[in-house]
Amino acid sequence: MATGRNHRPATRSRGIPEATVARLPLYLRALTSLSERSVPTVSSEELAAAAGVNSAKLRKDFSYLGSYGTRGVGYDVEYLVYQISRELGLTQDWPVVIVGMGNLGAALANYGGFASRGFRIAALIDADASLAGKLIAGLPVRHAEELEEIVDDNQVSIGVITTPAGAAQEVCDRLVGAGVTSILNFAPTVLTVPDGVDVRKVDLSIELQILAFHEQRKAGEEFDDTVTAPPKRQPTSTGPDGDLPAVMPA
Ligand SMILES: NC(=O)c1ccc[n+]([C@@H]2O[C@H](COP(=O)([O-])OP(=O)(O)OC[C@H]3O[C@@H](n4cnc5c(N)ncnc54)[C@H](O)[C@@H]3O)[C@@H](O)[C@H]2O)c1
Repeated sequence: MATGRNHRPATRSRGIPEATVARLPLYLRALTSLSERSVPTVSSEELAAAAGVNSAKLRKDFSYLGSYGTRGVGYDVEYLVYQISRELGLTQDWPVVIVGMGNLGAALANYGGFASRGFRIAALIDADASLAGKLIAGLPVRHAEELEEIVDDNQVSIGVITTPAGAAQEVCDRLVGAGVTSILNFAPTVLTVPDGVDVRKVDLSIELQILAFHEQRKAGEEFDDTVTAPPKRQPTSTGPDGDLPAVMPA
């Protein structure tokens, strides 16, 4: 199987909007589940419901892929799985390194879902010499001194950072210097990278804060239902959009 190093997915060159790219994994997950149940075709409405997306948006997204389905029949599940996988670059092997083998790094290494989606964990790396050689998910932890050599030997283009925030930029610089062009950052810090390097940040606490915001609004709506007068706006607690707080609590 070809490795993904030095390969750019077709999505950019063909101008598929980022929002559509972000929904492709949702469609793929729903389609994979249908495929596992040997469902041959699916309507846009069924697939949209399974992916948690509006069906008009789904049809528009698929039109970027050149996939229009057949009226009265729907979309061919296997073909769409192939088409979306190809678009996302998942028909290739993507060697990945995880740097920082503490609680989170070990949990990610033990997650079986990466390999089945084409992400092969090439190495687990940590700066703590006492961890060197320890087996995690069947792989020996390698010392951080070897980072550049590991990236080069394995043609790694994707690096996952699960170090403390204070070490993340230095780890990022070394990964990029060694040839990594995509970083998935779990450390709570903003990374600076040169042009041509993509960074995605995962922060569960931000997701929780957004949920807390919606919970707060739901509670507010319940309260408003109990009063007869129309709810008054509170200009001091709202932002420029009127109904959103100006500042999210940190
Ligand atoms: N994004 C999220 O939702 C989320 C959730 C949990 C934790 N985190 C973050 O993930 C990171 C890891 O959390 P954890 O609980 O696994 O921490 P941890 O302390 O258990 O593990 C961190 C590991 O990084 C290693 N390390 C430190 N400096 C290094 C370097 N320069 N090179 C290589 N390895 C190095 C340490 O030796 C340690 O093994 C933290 O930054 C934490 O804030 C993020």
